[in-house]
Amino acid sequence: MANEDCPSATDGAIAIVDFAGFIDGSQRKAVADGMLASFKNTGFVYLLNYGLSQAEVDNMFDWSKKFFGLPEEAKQLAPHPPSGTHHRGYSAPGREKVYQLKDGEDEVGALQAAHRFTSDFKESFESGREGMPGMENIWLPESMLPGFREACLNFFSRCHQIQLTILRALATGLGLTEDYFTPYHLGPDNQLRLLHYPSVSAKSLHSGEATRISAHTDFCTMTLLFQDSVGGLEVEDPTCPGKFNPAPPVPGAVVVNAGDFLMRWSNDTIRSTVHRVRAPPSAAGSDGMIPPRYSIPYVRGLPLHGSTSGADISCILSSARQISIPSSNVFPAHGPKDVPSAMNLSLRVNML
Ligand SMILES: O=C(O)CCC(=O)C(=O)O
Ligand SMILES: [Fe+2]
Repeated sequence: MANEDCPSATDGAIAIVDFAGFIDGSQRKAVADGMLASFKNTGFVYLLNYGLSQAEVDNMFDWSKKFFGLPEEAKQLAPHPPSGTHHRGYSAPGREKVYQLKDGEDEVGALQAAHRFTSDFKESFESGREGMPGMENIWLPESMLPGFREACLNFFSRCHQIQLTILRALATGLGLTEDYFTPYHLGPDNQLRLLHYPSVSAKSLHSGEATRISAHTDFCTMTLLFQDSVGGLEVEDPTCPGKFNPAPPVPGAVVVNAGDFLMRWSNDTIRSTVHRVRAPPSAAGSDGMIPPRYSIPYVRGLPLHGSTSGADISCILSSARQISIPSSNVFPAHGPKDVPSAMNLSLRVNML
């Protein structure tokens, strides 16, 4: 649908790609091309038949609901550390604030600006692979929610395998050897986030007094995003900055969005698109309340250390702008001037 400010604006529809043909080998190239085209157009794709059954996804949502349904003092037995770099454990509502750095803004300015923003009205629990130095998991005592830890670890490892398959499809679409991305993604720098956005009044979401998650890009290779049926995810229109289109839940599909690393890697041909969570269209009940939303992002980054560290990220697509970034500049708030624009940084600030 065009609008007056952006005559070229689209309805932002995100392609739905049946991934079965890649997994069973019957249509590898066609599926890979379809997925890549969607990453280039919108930065997002819905994948059907991607390798997890609905029962497995529903089971993880059930565990998430059980966890967030515990009393606050119980959840606080697995507290997210104050450090902004140890992304594990439980963060209470209002604790985390997602803020997107503006062009040219340094981290100090961004932190000051972020503190003036409304905190995200959500609670989260983050976990990853066991035994990662500096990123140890923070679990509840097992007796408080028996089976929760095992469920998180199983789901995490299923997502890890699925994401490696998606990266193979991506390499196929880009005309690279199928395992091009694999060695960069065997490391442990990835994260399973359970998110719960409590019920909130439609009025406070519309007025900006409360926000679910504010506009940001993901600082990673890609995210698998499982969402429940409530809705509210919005993606910025590729042709009309500032215009957001709904990315409603599609039964049976996982949402996959490209992150900043993939945008950088592909020399900006794949988009790392700004997205946010607001009130879903016409979801308020007669009491004016928006129902709670649960979502599960599995965030796939790069190992920050080791032989295939982030220092190796250089554009893989031929272009006059092709460069390598020295390791000290891999994760700057904003890179040197000739670095493609993908190195946006979204801050996840933990408020104390
Ligand atoms: O809850 C959602 O659907 C969005 C979560 C998200 O964008 C994120 O955690 O980066
Ligand atoms: Fe995100």
